[in-house]
Amino acid sequence: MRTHVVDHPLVAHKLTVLRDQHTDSPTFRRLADELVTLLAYEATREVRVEPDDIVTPVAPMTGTKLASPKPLVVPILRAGLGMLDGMMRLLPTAEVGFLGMVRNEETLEAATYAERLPDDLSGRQCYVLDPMLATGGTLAAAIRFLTDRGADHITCVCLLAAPEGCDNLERALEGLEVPVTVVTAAMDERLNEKGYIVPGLGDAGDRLYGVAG
Ligand SMILES: O=P(O)(O)OC[C@H]1O[C@H](OP(=O)(O)OP(=O)(O)O)[C@H](O)[C@@H]1O
Ligand SMILES: O=c1cc[nH]c(=O)[nH]1
Ligand SMILES: [Mg+2]
Repeated sequence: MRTHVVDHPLVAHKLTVLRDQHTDSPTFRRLADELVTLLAYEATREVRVEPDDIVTPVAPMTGTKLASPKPLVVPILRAGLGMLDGMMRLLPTAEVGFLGMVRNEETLEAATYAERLPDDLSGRQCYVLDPMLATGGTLAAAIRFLTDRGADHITCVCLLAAPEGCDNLERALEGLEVPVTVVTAAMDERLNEKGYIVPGLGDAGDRLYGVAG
């Protein structure tokens, strides 16, 4: 597994405002959207392309276009939904699949409550959107879902990651042949006793959409 922390002053600035406890939901949603578009630029560095013969007003040339099959973008509900528009801005022709996952806040185990993905993902590049890589349990389960169906290239786009979660994820993926990259805006210090990222930003889903029951 490769981890890429995007080091850019605009990312750092927007992330700081996002983290602030006084930032309200509308501002949080807008900043998450803007941050994802910046991260998406880095995350799509290895998107598959093929040659494209075109004619400009001056001369013929061979350019570049996205290869088929198109990439699949997979937001992890709920909080990953707040990253979808920002990602699709850079990959407007991508397809979208959905995974609904929730972490049990007592055991910290991830459970899947919804799934709407193509049955066959053979040869597909997948971009998984989840703002928080905390213990790594949610992303590990999501990646297994996709690779079990044939996905052969996975990039996870996160706003924040914890070192413990990255280690856990790396262990969970041992033996997997498929390349996995995590692109994140920051690697935070640690997890607290409740499995929250420190300093983090709190519960991403609640800050985007309100407190879940
Ligand atoms: O790395 P982990 O320890 O598995 O935790 C990370 C997960 O926790 C949060 O989701 P949550 O379960 O709060 O669901 P929500 O998006 O509906 O709020 C977050 O959005 C991640 O999906
Ligand atoms: O810090 C955390 C950890 C898990 N899920 C969140 O939303 N925030
Ligand atoms: Mg939540």
